[in-house]
Amino acid sequence: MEIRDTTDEDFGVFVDTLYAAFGRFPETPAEGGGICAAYEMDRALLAVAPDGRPIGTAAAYSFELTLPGAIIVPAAGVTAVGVLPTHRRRGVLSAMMRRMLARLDARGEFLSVLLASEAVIYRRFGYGPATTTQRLTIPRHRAAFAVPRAGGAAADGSIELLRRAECGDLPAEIYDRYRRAQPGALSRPHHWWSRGAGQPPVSFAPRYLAVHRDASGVADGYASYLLDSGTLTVDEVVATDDTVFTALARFALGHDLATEVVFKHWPPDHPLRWQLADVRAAQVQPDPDWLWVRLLDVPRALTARGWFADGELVLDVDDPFRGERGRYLLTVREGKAECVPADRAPDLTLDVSDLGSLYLGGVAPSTLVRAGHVRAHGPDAASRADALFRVDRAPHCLHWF
Ligand SMILES: CC(=O)SCCNC(=O)CCNC(=O)[C@H](O)C(C)(C)COP(=O)(O)OP(=O)(O)OC[C@H]1O[C@@H](n2cnc3c(N)ncnc32)[C@H](O)[C@@H]1OP(=O)(O)O
Repeated sequence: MEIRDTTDEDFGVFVDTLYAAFGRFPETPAEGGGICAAYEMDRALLAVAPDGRPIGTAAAYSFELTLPGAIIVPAAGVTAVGVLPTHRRRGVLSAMMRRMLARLDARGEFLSVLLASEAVIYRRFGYGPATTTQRLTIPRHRAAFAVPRAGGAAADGSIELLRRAECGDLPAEIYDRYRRAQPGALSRPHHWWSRGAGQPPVSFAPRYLAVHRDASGVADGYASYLLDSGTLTVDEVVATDDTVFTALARFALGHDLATEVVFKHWPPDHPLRWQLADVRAAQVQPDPDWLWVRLLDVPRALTARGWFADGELVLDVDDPFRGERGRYLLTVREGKAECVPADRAPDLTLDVSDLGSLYLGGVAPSTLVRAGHVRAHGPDAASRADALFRVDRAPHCLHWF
């Protein structure tokens, strides 16, 4: 078997092989069907059998990821992974991942992300689940808002109703402002929107967009939705300001003819449950993993992130897939981290995939210690690690790829 880089000429065979791995046809109508239009064929791989037939695919997108502290860094989004059902469990994916990580190293990338089709595949390659999301279902007759006991501010402004097809660059611009402030969020490059590559509202699937404008008329949030058989499904609410977010949620929950409103992607730390008069009104369906993170260069990744408490920790990081092990002294002073090789006794011993889970602040180190995955040396090591890794805002990723 050979793993080779692809060019634009391979697009057809790449897509055919990938769809065969998923047991589908490119023609199958699917709301996310246009995703192929965003492939970067100079970053993709094909696995080829000795007889020349393609048997596996993998690709990477050039994203930006927002880190804690609203710091924006490049991140390679690994995607389009598939091996033909006739050639599975013979190491084809392992060989492609080895090549993919070497390609990312060669480009100087220090972070990779992905969304996993199955949760048991990617930890062995050093990825850890780093963000969660949730689906909320709220019967409209139970959606009354409580009177805010401390007053609470409401958004000034108005809501305009547009169709996806007539929005122009508006959703892309609003999304871009939002993702720059939201840890865990990915960029949506312009060609994703222009080619409809992704799920609604990025795709061209018919949708209404409730666009919020502030008092001076500047668009500062949207909710993308469709009402079908009494269910109003909201693909996403995007806003940088909490009051705008609430105004858009109220708009959806107040829609006549909807018996229930489904918010497909609700940030787990959002206060909506507290805003409703009936705290039991929302049925919550958690999605335990969304974005998976892999650190390719531990010191670069740890120094890139924003930090919110001073302290120091010695981390012993095992990267079995790459046969590497490193011990690092992480020192944070006034929000800036230094990370250098160390020979002191470690505070934590952990797998690089667990460091990926901790990186955006979506889980506390002590939780992984209690789970038996991270080893804390000394009685206060876990609580010192919790204090150091703590973030000001829970990570959340809306983007599907
Ligand atoms: C980011 C994305 O694109 S997510 C999309 C992933 N693709 C899919 O889900 C499409 C359908 N599935 C497939 O195409 C294949 O089963 C793949 C790509 C998931 C795995 O490809 P394979 O070539 O079979 O993987 P490979 O043989 O390298 O397996 C490596 C190890 O992972 C394990 N593994 C791989 N896939 C799975 C799985 N789905 N479930 C459980 N274990 C798995 C193997 O058992 C093996 O373990 P071992 O090292 O202990 O023996």
